[in-house]
Amino acid sequence: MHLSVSLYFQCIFKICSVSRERAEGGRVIVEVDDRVAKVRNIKVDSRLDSSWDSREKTVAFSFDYCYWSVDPEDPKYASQEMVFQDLGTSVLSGAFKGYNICLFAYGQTGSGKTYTMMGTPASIGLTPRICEGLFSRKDDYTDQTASCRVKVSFLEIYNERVRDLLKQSDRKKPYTLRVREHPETGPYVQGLTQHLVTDYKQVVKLLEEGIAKRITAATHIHNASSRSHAIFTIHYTQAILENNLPSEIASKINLVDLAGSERADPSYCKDRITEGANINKSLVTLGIVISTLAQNSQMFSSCQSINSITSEGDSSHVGSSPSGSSSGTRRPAYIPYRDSILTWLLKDSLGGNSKTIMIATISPASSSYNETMSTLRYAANAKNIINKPRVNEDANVKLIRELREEIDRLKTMLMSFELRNSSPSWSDDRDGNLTELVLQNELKVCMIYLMLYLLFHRGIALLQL
Ligand SMILES: Nc1ncnc2c1ncn2[C@@H]1O[C@H](COP(=O)(O)OP(=O)(O)OP(=O)(O)O)[C@@H](O)[C@H]1O
Repeated sequence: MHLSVSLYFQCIFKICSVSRERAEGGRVIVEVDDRVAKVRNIKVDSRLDSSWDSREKTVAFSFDYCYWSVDPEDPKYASQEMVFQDLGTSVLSGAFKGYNICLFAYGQTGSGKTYTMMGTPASIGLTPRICEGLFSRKDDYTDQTASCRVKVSFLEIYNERVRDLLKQSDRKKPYTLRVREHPETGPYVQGLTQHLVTDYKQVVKLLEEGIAKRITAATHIHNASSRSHAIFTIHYTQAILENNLPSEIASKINLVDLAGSERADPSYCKDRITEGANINKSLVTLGIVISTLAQNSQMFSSCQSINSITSEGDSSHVGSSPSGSSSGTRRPAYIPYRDSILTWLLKDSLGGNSKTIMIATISPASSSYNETMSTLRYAANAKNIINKPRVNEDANVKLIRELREEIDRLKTMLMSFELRNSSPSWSDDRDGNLTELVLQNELKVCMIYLMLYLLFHRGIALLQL
């Protein structure tokens, strides 16, 4: 089975607790073979001679990682530590380099999303482990750090409204936070509190506070089911010295525990049905956003390969894009981020400046066959997304680099004029102009250096507050 790994959008597959199905005598229909998950198609009866039935008996899906996390006695068992070693450390190294990161868990209700993202007191999950890693930073990630600042926020989206999980809410008006969009930095929640933390214990306290406030309710499948999507955000800023130049790099880490996907059940009370409808609405929108992004990414990569072929001189391939239309006439499809609060807030994480990891959780029991197949198709779609993360570097440092490049360019031009010197009167004029430009740029660089030096020392003082 060919393993396809998408750029900066990793898909992870995790099979979690099976206790309920075991109690009901359910059959296990999923198995993991390295990075491939195989699901037995229960619609094809394996006992009969089904040569007349063309459907596959097993359906295989490949992922970046597959974990079997059902029974701790099993030799294949993937512990929380193992999952952290694979995923958590890559989140940390990305954050230390200044990338935005998003890690989100998607799956059927009761399939282990909260267990994976938050964990239990006896077996802590990815979110607290990642926070611990930020504070016990090892030198092997990078050795240029001067100082860093960590701020966290924690929100939930319940019935399409945003609530701050780290703020005492007014009981009469608890869901009043609005989502807005900044033209450069993207969507944000107006009025969401950010908490400066200086050690791991402070993060754990805030995490516990937020988790306790999150809305849960009993469903048929899970008696403490999360009824909201929770987003824990870490703003990690580092003041660094890059080539003796003071700079700042900032990373935003979104750790998302989604509410469980579940089929509507008319026997639930009105509140539960409304919740379910809103959960499904945002998960359906997420699915549409993911598949549109995947389509656009595929179109982009096929256009790129066409361009590279044509630039190599093989014009016979022009216009041979998958749909048969010319690459020049195809436009990326519209992505309906704003159709749900969840997709709007995760806009950059899903299709922009972010390294994103989706963890798809399932139960391996036959009773969950439909939900399992739907989760796997969802994740298989997400695998085709190509994001474009970039290091969030300081704008002043970028400006200095550009000015330096400009100075080098002008100096080279100056030298070539001096060498040629064919028409003295004309070249003297140009020479004078170029020398003036070089001097002006050098002066600008000196001033920015001075400004940065002052800012940096003020910044360090602020970071240490
Ligand atoms: N790998 C695992 N090992 C041990 N216990 C697990 C594992 N996965 C899940 N559980 C347990 O199963 C129960 C359901 O898991 P969890 O709350 O994580 O599900 P969920 O997907 O977040 O559900 P929902 O969407 O309804 O909130 C919890 O009691 C959890 O501790």
